Amino acid sequence: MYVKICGLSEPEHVTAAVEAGADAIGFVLTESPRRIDPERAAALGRLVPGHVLTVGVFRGEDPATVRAAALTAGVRAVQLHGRHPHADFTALKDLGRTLVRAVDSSADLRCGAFDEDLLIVDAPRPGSGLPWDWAAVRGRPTGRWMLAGGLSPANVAEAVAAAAPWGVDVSSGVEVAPGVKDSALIRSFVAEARRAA
Ligand SMILES: O=C(O)c1ccccc1N[C@@H]1O[C@H](COP(=O)(O)O)[C@@H](O)[C@H]1O
Repeated sequence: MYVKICGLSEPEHVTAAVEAGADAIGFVLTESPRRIDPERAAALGRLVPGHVLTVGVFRGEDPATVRAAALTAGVRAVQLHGRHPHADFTALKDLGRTLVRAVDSSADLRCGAFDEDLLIVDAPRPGSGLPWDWAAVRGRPTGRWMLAGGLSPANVAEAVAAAAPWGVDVSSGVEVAPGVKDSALIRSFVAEARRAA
């Protein structure tokens, strides 16, 4: 089970996620309580070993803005949330980063349909922390796809059993307040996700 921990902003939480065995770490570079600037993401990214994917998270920005922020942040992947057109992914292909398309369950759920490398199927309101009907997507996405939206250490096993994803992605569920991560919750989430696989 591939595990991504998103919305990190403090060195201790980056280190906790890496040491817990997360496969990917997300830095939110768009409007959010978890937003950090690309320079801070670059500093945090220097704490991350090469086998862990660093992901810059965007929503609605144009490709030129995404490109500039991703280069400053030094992230190895770019995650576009919401209904970005196929052309946005095409425009970012030459960046040489892993492209991640994050959508709700009403979108095209074929990983690769927009030339992306990874797909995330999220709740209708990304970053809200609200669980949704995970079972409704079971069998619909194809390829390498992660389930997101309202996951936590307490429910990730149930979510994995319901939707049978390739990976899981969490933000709010490892926080003690909006935007405030907790190292123990991060460790617990990674352990529970791995146990569920
Ligand atoms: O985390 C945010 O604040 C955020 C803001 C804008 C776009 C995406 C965002 N996060 C993504 O939301 C899901 C996790 O949601 P949850 O908080 O665990 O319910 C994940 O894909 C994050 O990358």
